[in-house]
Amino acid sequence: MIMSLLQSPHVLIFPFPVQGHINSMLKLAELLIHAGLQVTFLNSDQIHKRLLFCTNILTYFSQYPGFYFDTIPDGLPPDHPRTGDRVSELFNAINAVIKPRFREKLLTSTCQFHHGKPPITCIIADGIMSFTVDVAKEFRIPTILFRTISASCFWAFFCVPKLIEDGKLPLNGASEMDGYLSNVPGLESFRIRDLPSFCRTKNLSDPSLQVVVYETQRTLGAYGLLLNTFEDLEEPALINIRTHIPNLYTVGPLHAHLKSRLSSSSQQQPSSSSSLWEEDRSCITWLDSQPLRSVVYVSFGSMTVLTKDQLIEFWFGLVNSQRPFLWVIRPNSVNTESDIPVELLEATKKRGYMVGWAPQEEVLSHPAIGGFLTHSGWNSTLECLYEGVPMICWPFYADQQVNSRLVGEIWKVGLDMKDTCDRVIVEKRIKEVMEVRKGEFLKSAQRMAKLATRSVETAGSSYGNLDRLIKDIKLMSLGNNNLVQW
Ligand SMILES: O=c1ccn([C@@H]2O[C@H](COP(=O)(O)OP(=O)(O)O[C@H]3O[C@H](CO)[C@@H](O)[C@H](O)[C@H]3O)[C@@H](O)[C@H]2O)c(=O)[nH]1
Ligand SMILES: C[C@H]1CC[C@@H]2C(C(=O)O)=CO[C@@H](O)[C@@H]21
Repeated sequence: MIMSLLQSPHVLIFPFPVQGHINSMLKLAELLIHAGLQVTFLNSDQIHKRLLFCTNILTYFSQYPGFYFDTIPDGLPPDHPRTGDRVSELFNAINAVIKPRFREKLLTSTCQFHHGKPPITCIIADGIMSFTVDVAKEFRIPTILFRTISASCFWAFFCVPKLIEDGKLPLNGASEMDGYLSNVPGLESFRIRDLPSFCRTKNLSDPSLQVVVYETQRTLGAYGLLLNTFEDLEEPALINIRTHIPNLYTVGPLHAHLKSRLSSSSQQQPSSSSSLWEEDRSCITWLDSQPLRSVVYVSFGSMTVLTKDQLIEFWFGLVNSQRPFLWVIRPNSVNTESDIPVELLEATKKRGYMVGWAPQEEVLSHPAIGGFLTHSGWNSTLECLYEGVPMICWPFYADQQVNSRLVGEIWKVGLDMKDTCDRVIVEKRIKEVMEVRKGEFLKSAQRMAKLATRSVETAGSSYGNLDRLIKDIKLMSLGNNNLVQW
């Protein structure tokens, strides 16, 4: 009643423009619109074009009055690969182009009913773009930062200044990689090797390290922090983060949370895909013909680039393991042309299936899947965990080195194969997960899956935290920003 006399809550959601960030932030957007808030989802031009080409996103979201897409240039040429090895170019473009454009955008979006939309009352921006907090403050709009990585990786970034102070970083030589971080609360079971890849530098002025550490510290200036995780999953990191950032919303796994809320409402339609590549659904038909829990699913996400040697080592390892496999090889994800040995091609015809991009959530929930050889991106980790499927982890970069340690050492739902993809080791690890230690991994994976499911059900922690987030956003629109200190 009071609300209708004042401003109706309208949230601007602004993801960093890459697949792994779009996916979780769009799930969050749908959860908020489903709860009756208005939402504008701000994409880069390039991402938006690709979504329009590969998905039915516009038709799907047209069911929600009050949901809007908006776009902004990211400053890179359309054919830039935006892969992990060139992420610093994306950081630079964001500073040079997105930041000033974002300010212009807010100038109009805060106006009363610009293009028929109500003014923005809250911003949920990607935690790697903390400039949004400063710009929004000029317009007196509270900003919640959503960091799309694990709480453990966020905490590791937060601890980098302490690691430098303690002389653990910079790394002096390879021999230090296996030293434990026993003095860092919350990271006692981690080695230097398990820190985010950006920490593997001898140069503390390395721009990528500087960006991630700076962005993490800047979270302190936001209204709150949102993480795609759940309380039972990363308790040690969450306890430590809360000592610095008390207003923390853990609302994940978001893909499962959305499923849970949609299925308990009248809406039965599954959510829209947000893939930036066309999903090849023929792999589901192929999976239908495979025995129960027999297939190794292989995907290295949207930003990994393999060398020819790595490709061949993985391929031999898979073929020699004698298991059926479904492998996503993203277009342009191998950085040289490769002559593939005939024996690999022959074996793949018999036991393998390859696609350029798969409907991954559906693949992971398929009964034929027995294990996931993954790069340990955070979305892939959560999606797999939720399905109770054991993992073999080969982290490529960024937060993935942390996530694979969680899988192998903390949750014990698979094996961490970081820093090697030698064919003999790949074969051995696959056999361990799919055969030798299958029962053990399956048991712990299914236990974690239950916890994940519980967290997004009515009485679960993530469910409760999302309700609190929605309540806080509604209070903001009443101009009550001081209710939570900001
Ligand atoms: O064939 C495929 C392969 C992947 N996916 C989806 O694409 C997403 C991939 O995300 P993620 O597993 O997180 O990996 P990246 O694409 O590499 O994501 C980036 O963003 C993540 C969130 O910040 C980080 O954890 C990663 O390290 C970073 O590389 C997931 O939702 C998958 O379901 C598909 O739909 N089809
Ligand atoms: C593009 C990558 C560099 C930093 C981002 C990130 C983060 O720390 O938020 C983790 O992995 C990648 O998704 C992002």
